[in-house]
Amino acid sequence: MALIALSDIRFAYPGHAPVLDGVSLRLMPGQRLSLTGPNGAGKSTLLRIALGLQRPDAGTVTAFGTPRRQEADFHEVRRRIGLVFQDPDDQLFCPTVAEDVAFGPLNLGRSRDEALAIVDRVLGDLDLAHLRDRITHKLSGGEKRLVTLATVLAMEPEALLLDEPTNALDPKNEGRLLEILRALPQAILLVSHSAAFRAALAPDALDLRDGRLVPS
Ligand SMILES: Nc1ncnc2c1ncn2[C@@H]1O[C@H](COP(=O)(O)OP(=O)(O)OP(=O)(O)O)[C@@H](O)[C@H]1O
Repeated sequence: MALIALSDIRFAYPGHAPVLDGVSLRLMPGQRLSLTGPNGAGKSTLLRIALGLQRPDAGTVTAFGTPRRQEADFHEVRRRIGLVFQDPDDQLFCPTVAEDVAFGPLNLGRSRDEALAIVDRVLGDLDLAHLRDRITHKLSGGEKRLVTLATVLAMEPEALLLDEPTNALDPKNEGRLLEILRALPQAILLVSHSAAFRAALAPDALDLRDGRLVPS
């Protein structure tokens, strides 16, 4: 069963030509899939629609076998599928790194102690323990990107949607991120302009062109 399936999705921002004009896509457990396409092609829009952060004009989003239409339908989807946004500032909103990483688990009903144990484990796994008590908005761009991934992994999602995860990372951290992501069991849908990163993490790719997906 697909973790997430988009079927004949159509979407236009009001007053603009369609961004998505009949897009269908399935992400299976354990699958690694890249999404390519020029700037403005609609890749981020597609990820947001998959998690119900925007509603399509037509077409169906099905997650874990159930069609999702209303906001309430997507709560479970966003709990089970993690999206790393293109801009970390859309995702980090707590005063400190530890609070940002604990936010998801606390929201899922974990106790304070359980959430703090998850914070330490996830930050340790990502080699970010030194950032634990830092003020989030004072982190560098690359540090923010890695902390954003930590906030998503803390939710123990079944799939990851990654929107330009290497943005702002130096070559060493890009290599480390690649190692970390390759070792994860989760399905990954990767949006990246880096051909090398795509080839190493998710060589199967679909190209978004003129509102449609074609094998690349
Ligand atoms: N809120 C909005 N209102 C109007 N147009 C928007 C809005 N958000 C995005 N767009 C436009 O929709 C198109 C698709 O944007 P989107 O961010 O999905 O593209 P993308 O493929 O992710 O691009 P990039 O590779 O540059 O990140 C672009 O032309 C963008 O300017």
